[in-house]
Amino acid sequence: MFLLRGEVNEKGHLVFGGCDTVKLANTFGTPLYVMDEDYIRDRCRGYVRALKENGLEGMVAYASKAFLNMAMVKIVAEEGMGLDVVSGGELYTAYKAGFDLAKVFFHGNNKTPEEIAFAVEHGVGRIVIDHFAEIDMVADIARKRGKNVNVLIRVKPGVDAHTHHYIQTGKQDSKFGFGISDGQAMEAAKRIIASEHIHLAGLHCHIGSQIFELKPFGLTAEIMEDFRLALMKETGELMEEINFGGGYGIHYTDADHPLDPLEYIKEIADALKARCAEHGLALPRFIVEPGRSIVGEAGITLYTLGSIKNIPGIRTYVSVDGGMGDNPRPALYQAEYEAVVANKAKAEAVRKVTVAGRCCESGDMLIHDIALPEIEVGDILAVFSTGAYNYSMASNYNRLPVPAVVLAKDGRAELMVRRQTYDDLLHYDEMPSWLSKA
Ligand SMILES: Cc1ncc(COP(=O)(O)O)c(C=O)c1O
Ligand SMILES: N[C@@H](CCCC[NH3+])C(=O)O
Repeated sequence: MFLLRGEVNEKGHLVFGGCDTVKLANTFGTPLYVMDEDYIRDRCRGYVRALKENGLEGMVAYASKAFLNMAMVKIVAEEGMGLDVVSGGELYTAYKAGFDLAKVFFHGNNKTPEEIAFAVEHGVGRIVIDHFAEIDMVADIARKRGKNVNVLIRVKPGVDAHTHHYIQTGKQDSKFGFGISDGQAMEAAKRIIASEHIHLAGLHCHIGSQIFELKPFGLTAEIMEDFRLALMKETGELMEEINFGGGYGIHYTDADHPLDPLEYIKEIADALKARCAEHGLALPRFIVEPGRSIVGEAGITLYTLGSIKNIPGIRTYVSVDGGMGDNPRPALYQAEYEAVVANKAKAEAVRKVTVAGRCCESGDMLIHDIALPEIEVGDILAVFSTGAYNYSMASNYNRLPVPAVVLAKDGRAELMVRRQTYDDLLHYDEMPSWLSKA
């Protein structure tokens, strides 16, 4: 039987983060995201250790787009890590949670002047410059405030990472960053170096997400170091740091074979060290930004099974009380998941069914053809590896409230995000005056 993470207790219930998941469903309701704190901390420590074991000076910055809320910021801070943010909203969450903003990397291919002003005002550690107009925008905002800002340039290394087309980001034809091959990265660097109030501290790249192969990472390290050398020769400036982004794959189904963080970091570090030695240059500060691989397998989603519809000779659809609203990944990327019936976690699988979401979309399918035991209305389905890009990508489509998120640790579970209510949905609605007349 497939059992990704967690154990089964004497009642035959799936246990996750030390908690009986059926009890969690009864206490907090479904759909419910459950995050395992120990797993998150373990992964954070794995990356921090990987840098240390490879003799690298630098930082692990958690990519907050994968999963963020105030409690998550607290965990990242306690683990001594930095934070990658990509919007004013993520930045504001970090700020309100009291995170040291000097450890924040602010990304985005179209940051607004307001977001940049907030970042400059509050001393964000690195703004990652993504396009030419942003250079003047940041310099101008910094000048007006009498501040100096450290920036990185986002570079497209031109590496083809074998992952879903929508989540490849390092190729020449990408909306993110400046190309090396077309000379734009060099041009951007020169403009930044010539600008006042902004200091070019280094380079950034990110080649995509859910990548299993080591080779693209090593190749990227070589390309980035070669560019660092070229930049030094052309401008006389030696970049102090390289941020290699994230992208390390995780286990969704048995078709996925993720590697240990140590292996990814070692691949990048070895390639970088060899190139630096060839160039006779000191190692730059080394930054990575894992997101999915820190929280992905730390999360499960619990659903209650409702409608069971058998179409004779074709298939059985089993509908859950959530779907693409809380997990848009199958609809967006044809992502695949594994699941168990949490209240029958020891039962033998008897037939294949298709798990459908409850949204008014034929494409709202969570899992195709999964083998489940005898099921009935009211059973609890636990879908694995939903910790990354599920809660953070949730929507209110069909006016479905976003589920609660609980944090589980040593058999205790408490809310880290409360469930939205119908009144929350109405909270932003306004009535134009001509409609509100009696
Ligand atoms: C700039 C940057 N850094 C880090 C990440 C995190 O990637 P992942 O969640 O695959 O580790 C992303 C997302 O793909 C990103 O765009
Ligand atoms: N949201 C995507 C990954 C995008 C990563 C951000 N650049 C996913 O769920 O796989």
